[in-house]
Formats: sequence, structure tokens, C-alpha cells
Amino acid sequence: MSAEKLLIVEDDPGLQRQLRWCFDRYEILVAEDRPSAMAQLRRHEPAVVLQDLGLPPDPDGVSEGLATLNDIIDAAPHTKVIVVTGNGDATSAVRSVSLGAYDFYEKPVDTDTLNLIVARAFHLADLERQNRALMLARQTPLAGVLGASESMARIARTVEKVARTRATVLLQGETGTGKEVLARAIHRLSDRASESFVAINCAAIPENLLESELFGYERGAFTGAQNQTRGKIEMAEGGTLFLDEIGDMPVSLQSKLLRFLQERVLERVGGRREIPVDTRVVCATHQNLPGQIDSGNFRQDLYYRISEIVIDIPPLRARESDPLLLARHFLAAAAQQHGSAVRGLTDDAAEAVSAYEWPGNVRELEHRINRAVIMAEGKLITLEDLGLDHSGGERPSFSLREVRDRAEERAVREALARATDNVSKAADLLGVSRPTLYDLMRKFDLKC
Ligand SMILES: Nc1ncnc2c1ncn2[C@@H]1O[C@H](COP(=O)(O)OP(=O)(O)OP(=O)(O)O)[C@@H](O)[C@H]1O
Repeated sequence: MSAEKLLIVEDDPGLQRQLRWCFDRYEILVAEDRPSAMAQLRRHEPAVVLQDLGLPPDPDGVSEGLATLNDIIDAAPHTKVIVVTGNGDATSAVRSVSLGAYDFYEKPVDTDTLNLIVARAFHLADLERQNRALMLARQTPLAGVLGASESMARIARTVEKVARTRATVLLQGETGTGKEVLARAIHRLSDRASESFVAINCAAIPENLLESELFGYERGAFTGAQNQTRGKIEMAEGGTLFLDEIGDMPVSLQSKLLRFLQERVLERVGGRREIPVDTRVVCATHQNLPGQIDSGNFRQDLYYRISEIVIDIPPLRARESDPLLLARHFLAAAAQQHGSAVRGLTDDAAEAVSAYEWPGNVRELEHRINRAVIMAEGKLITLEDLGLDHSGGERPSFSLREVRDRAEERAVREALARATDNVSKAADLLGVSRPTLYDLMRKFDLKC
């Protein structure tokens, strides 16, 4: 195996020689200023760089050293840069780390300690490289659906298989786990991809409007029905109909949907004519539908009809390496979108991403990373930017609004759990109207 490459950026020839001698187990590359450092970096792609902060034309200051560090991180963000600072220059050391340096070391040079720091940096760089390769190899083959976990790989394989059939698919998973993303993937991979994908959220539409939204209506069917209007089912002709939060569909409407699924014909509200519609149906729910059947809120025959293929999407916290993989993906996307210089996460921020429970799943992760990219001051997102702590819980806050929000969110979650996710019952428990509860659920990402 070829020796690992270490780039030493140092303008003092005496120190250069000493460092060369000290690190003879590595393949040493030397540069004395920024241009030569960048040339070496591009040519040899060293995993670790040991860099003096005092470089010409500012050998007594840190401006050129910091600029060099900046350029290195920009050009090769995975490189571990160890910055060597003047004795007692803690401010520059901290600045360097916030710019993305892996570690710092204060002069005078003690070769044993420095050797340890460099060896650790190589070890970490190697682990990260292996991790990246592994993640790349295990990315799900579905465009737009990221995941390195075994469970997502399994789901991707199922989606590929069922997409080509006409089977009705039920996607089950907590809010924000990616049910709609997968429904779209099923559509994209099917022979209906060139036709429409029509989504409707059964929980977000008031009960009395849902029927006409789905089935359409004839002119004069009810007050205000001035024109004949096609419903979402008809709009999905030839394509895919995505019924999100099917568990929230009123029982009265469930029988009408069942009839459509069995006979593939529908009648618009106020109409008499049977209209055939050829659409593939994909449903999603965050509820436990068998439980809903027991409590009389969901028709068993409809459940059998929509659950030809059931795909269970595990919550993000149960998906091994996915949180970090997704965080890095959202970070790169947000940095590009906002023109931000943020390139990665500090070690403790990365640890917190892996340890956090992610009650709002991928959606919450995406929002937090997006916000952190905007808030970050350095090149790395810190724990503070994320608003998470090591224990994975919420950061304590005494802001009255935040305390109120947290209490509200807890009450909404509890009411939904007690009402086994029946929105009307939960609204009763909370003493608010259904629309108010929907607003609260949207606010806390419990539904969209
Ligand atoms: N595997 C994934 N790869 C990339 N992005 C994802 C993935 N899963 C979810 N997302 C993103 O997370 C957000 C939430 O996903 P989605 O709307 O599909 O979740 P959901 O389970 O349908 O949520 P809800 O139950 O609230 O309707 C979206 O912005 C989506 O793009």
C-alpha cells in the first residue's frame, strides 16, 4: 500500500526539515506559501495538511495563513487541516477551527504530541472516506429518495418491484418519513410516469368538501356549484392518485371510495352518469389502520382493498446512518441555494444529528439543517446552529413563546395519541375546532 500523503505548509526551512524528519512514515509534500500549497493539494490530494498560520507575505500575522486554510477547505472539504499557531495565540486557533480546521497545535513543536495528532487525523480521514464510499454504494436507486440504511434499501427494492404493477400500495409511517416521496417514486417508475400524479391530503380538507374534491360535481349539485367540475380522481386518469392520510377519511366517504376501487367507475356529486377512470391508487397513513378498524373509524373491507402491498417506512431514528447522510445532502443543497460558505458539521453537531430522536423525521431534519445553514457563522454547522443538545432532546429555553409552543405541541401530540389519531376526537379533547387543530398540526409538522 502506498504511504499516506501529508502536506506540510511551512515557510521556515529549518522547521520544514525537522517536520520532514519527524513524519518519515508518511509521504511528505512541502509547500512554503499559499500558491504552492494549492498546487500540491490539487496534484496529490493529501488526506492531512499541517499548516503554519504565519505565511508570507504576512509571516508575522495570520491573515495569509487563514486565507490559505480557507482555500484548502473550499477546494477539498474532506481534508483534515491541522493549524500550527504561535504560542498563546488562542484566538487564531479558535478562528481556524471555526473556518473548518480539524485541529490546532501551538508552537513550540513537540514532535511526539504532533505525531499523535497527525496520526489521529489520518485515522479519521480514512474512516470518513470509507463511510462515504459505503454510503455511495448503498444509496437507494430511486431518484430523489436518499438512504444508506438497510431498511431504505429494502423499501427501494419493493418500490421498484411494485411500481410496474397496478397493485394498490399503502405506505405507512410517521409524519415526515417520506411517504409522499415514495409515492412519487412509484409513479415515476411506472408505465404511467408520463401522465399526472395527483395528490390529495384527506386530513387537510374539511369533511364536507372532501367528497366533491375527490369525485367532482355536476352543475347545481349544491349551492355555489356553478360549473361541472372534475374531481381529483378523474384528474388522475391514466396516472397515479395519491390519497394521503387516508385514515382521516370520514367513514361515510370510505364506502364511496371502496365502490370506486372495486368497479373503477365513479359518479360526480349530483350526477347520475357512471364515469370510468383508469388510475393507479397509492395511499398513505401515519395511523395504525387496524386499530382504527377496531374503533369503528375505518372500514375493514376498504383496508383490505388498499393494502394489497403494504410498505412500512421506519422512523428516521431507526434508520442507522440515514440521519447523517440526509443531513449532509440537505446541507449541500441549502448551502448552494443560499449561496452560503457552509461545508460541513462540527463533530459534536454530527454526533447530535445521529443521536437525536427526530420526532418530525426527515422533514424536521431538512428544516433544521436549512435554518442552521442560514444561521452558521463559520464553515461548519455547530451544535448551537442546530438547536440540538448532546442528549438529543430540546435545548432548554426560557423564551415565553418557545415554552408555550412546546407545551402546545405536547398537548396536541398527546390528544392525537389518546384519540388514536382521530382528528375530530382530538379536537374535542383539546376544546378546539378541527380547522384550529389542523393549523396546529401543520405548525408542528404533525401533518402537512
Ligand atoms: N429518503 C428521502 N430522501 C430525500 N428527501 C426526503 C426523503 N424522505 C423525505 N424527504 C424529504 O422530507 C420531507 C417530508 O417528506 P414527505 O412529505 O414525503 O413525508 P410524509 O411522510 O409524506 O409526511 P406527512 O406524513 O407529513 O405527509 C420532504 O421535503 C421530502 O422531500
